[in-house]
Amino acid sequence: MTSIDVRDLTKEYGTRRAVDDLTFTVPPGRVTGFLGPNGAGKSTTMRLVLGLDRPTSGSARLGGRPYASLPQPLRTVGALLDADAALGSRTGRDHLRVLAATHRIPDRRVDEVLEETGLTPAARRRVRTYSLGMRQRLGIAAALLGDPEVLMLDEPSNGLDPEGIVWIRGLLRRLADEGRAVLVSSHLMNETASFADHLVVLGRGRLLADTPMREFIDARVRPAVRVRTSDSDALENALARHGHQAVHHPEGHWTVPDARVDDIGRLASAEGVPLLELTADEGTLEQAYLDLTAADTEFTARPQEA
Ligand SMILES: Nc1ncnc2c1ncn2[C@@H]1O[C@H](COP(=O)(O)OP(=O)(O)OP(=O)(O)O)[C@@H](O)[C@H]1O
Repeated sequence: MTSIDVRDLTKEYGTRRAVDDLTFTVPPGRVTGFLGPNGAGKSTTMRLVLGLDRPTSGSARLGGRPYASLPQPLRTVGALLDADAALGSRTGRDHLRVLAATHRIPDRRVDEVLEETGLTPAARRRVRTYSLGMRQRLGIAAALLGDPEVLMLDEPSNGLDPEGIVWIRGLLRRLADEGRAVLVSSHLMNETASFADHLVVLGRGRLLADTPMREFIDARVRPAVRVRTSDSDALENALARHGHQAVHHPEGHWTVPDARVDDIGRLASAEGVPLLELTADEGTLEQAYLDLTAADTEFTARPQEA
């Protein structure tokens, strides 16, 4: 199976280093989320992998080969970089047929990917009449056309309706389960958390993290337990007796840092504290991501003056 291999990759535009000595691998069989603040270098990296730009130094390879030397590129890698890549005057179907013909892909794939992306009813309409979400689906259809072993999608959820977001989640999962290498950039943390197995995070062109998603969160966000009770004094006293410093929130609930649900549940039961809610507060990808990238965000908004 084919992976994406980025080695010591650097790209400079004039004096600006868009990608700075980047090394990572996107292996088959999992969805890798590609994260980073605006301008971190995600799109530039994808363009370098696709041979749309030349690296200043280093390499980006697909199954060991640079894109330019792939015998049948669309059969190796399918990419969505820009939802507006299709000519507005063509129908969605014709756009895909031209692409199939120029890459020696059988015509039947056109109907298959139209079906897969839910575009069959709109296939004979001109692309200029498509909504953003439909153009996005057409871009995904084009990426799938060659039945490629590697998928690289830049913000695929952009413009999709809720049903489309659920669909893309399932699609990404299936593509990885079929053994393909899938790299997906996104700014939507909840979305990424719902489909990614692994994360590659950039900041100002440099690699900030390359880790399984759960490890990424657990290393940065302390686990806590969220509790609600009808007897705050009893809860606070019981927790304090067992060495826990709980934090009370104005909404009425408490959080117990560095604690496990089982322990707090047993403790409350033993001490006779009535509980209305007891849940694990595991930390979100958004919390972990903001913690990591805080220092690396070029365009951070200044806090508002009171
Ligand atoms: N063709 C170009 N010429 C000059 N500078 C460029 C060019 N393409 C990208 N850059 C610069 O390279 C840096 C990385 O941009 P890139 O688009 O790769 O970031 P990104 O992580 O994809 O950002 P976003 O999340 O906003 O899409 C930015 O500073 C950008 O201005």
